[in-house]
Amino acid sequence: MEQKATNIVWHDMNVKREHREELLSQKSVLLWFTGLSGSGKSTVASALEKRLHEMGKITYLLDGDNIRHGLNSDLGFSEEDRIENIRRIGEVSKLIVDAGIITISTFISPFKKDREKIRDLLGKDFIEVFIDCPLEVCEQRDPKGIYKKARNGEIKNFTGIDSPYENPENPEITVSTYLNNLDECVDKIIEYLNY
Ligand SMILES: Nc1ncnc2c1ncn2[C@@H]1O[C@H](COP(=O)(O)OS(=O)(=O)O)[C@@H](OP(=O)(O)O)[C@H]1O
Ligand SMILES: Nc1ncnc2c1ncn2[C@@H]1O[C@H](COP(=O)(O)OP(=O)(O)O)[C@@H](O)[C@H]1O
Repeated sequence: MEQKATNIVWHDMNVKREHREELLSQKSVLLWFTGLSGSGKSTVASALEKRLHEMGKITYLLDGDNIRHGLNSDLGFSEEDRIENIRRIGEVSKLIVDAGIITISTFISPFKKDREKIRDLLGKDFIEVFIDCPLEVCEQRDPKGIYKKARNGEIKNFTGIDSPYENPENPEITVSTYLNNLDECVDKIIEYLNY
C-alpha cells in the first residue's frame, strides 16, 4: 500500500532484532498457515505452538477468527476486505518476528498474490505452510456448522463455495490433514524447523 504520510523519518533503534534473539536464544521466523476453512489450520497451529513451547521456544499465534474480533473487526469477507485483512496481518506478523518471537499466523489467505506480498515483506523468514485438505473433507468436518450455512445461502462469499481459494504453488511445507493425524502433521513442521 502506498505511504500517505510525508515528512516521516525511520529511526534506527539501539536494541535490534538480533539482540532480542540472542537474549531469547532463538531465531524468529514467520510460519504462515494457509488453507480452507475446516482444513485444520487452528488445530495444527495450536498443537505446534504447544510443542514449541514445551521445547522452550517463545511463540505467538495469530488466528483469523480471533483477529477479526479485534484489530480487524472493521473488515468483512469481500475480496477487498480479505486483501486488507491479510495486508495488516502481514505487517503485524513482521513486527512480532522483529520482536524475536516465533510467529504462527493462521488465515485462509485465499489469494496467492497477497501471500507473495508477505513473502516479499519477510524474505527468508517467511515459511509458507499449506494446510491441505479437500473441500469435501472440510465440508464433512464442518466443525462450526459454517459450510451448512454457506450451502443454504445464509453466508455469502464463502471460501471454496462462492469465493475462490488459490492453492500455494511452492509452499515450504505441505501438511495433509486428511492423510496424516495431528501428531504427524506437527512432526512434519518440527522436522522442517530443525531446532
Ligand atoms: N465468507 C466467509 N468465508 C470464509 N470464512 C468465513 C466467512 N465468513 C465467516 N468466516 C469465518 O472466518 C474465518 C476466516 O477468516 P480469515 O481472516 O482467515 O479469512 S481471510 O484470510 O480473510 O480470507 C473462518 O475461520 P476458519 O474456519 O478458522 O478458517 C470462518 O470461520
Ligand atoms: N490431522 C488433522 N489435523 C488437524 N485437524 C484435524 C485433523 N484430523 C481431523 N481434524 C479436525 O478438523 C477440524 C479442523 O478445524 P479447524 O482447526 O478449526 O480448521 P481451520 O482453522 O482451518 O478452520 C477439527 O475439528 C479437527 O479436529
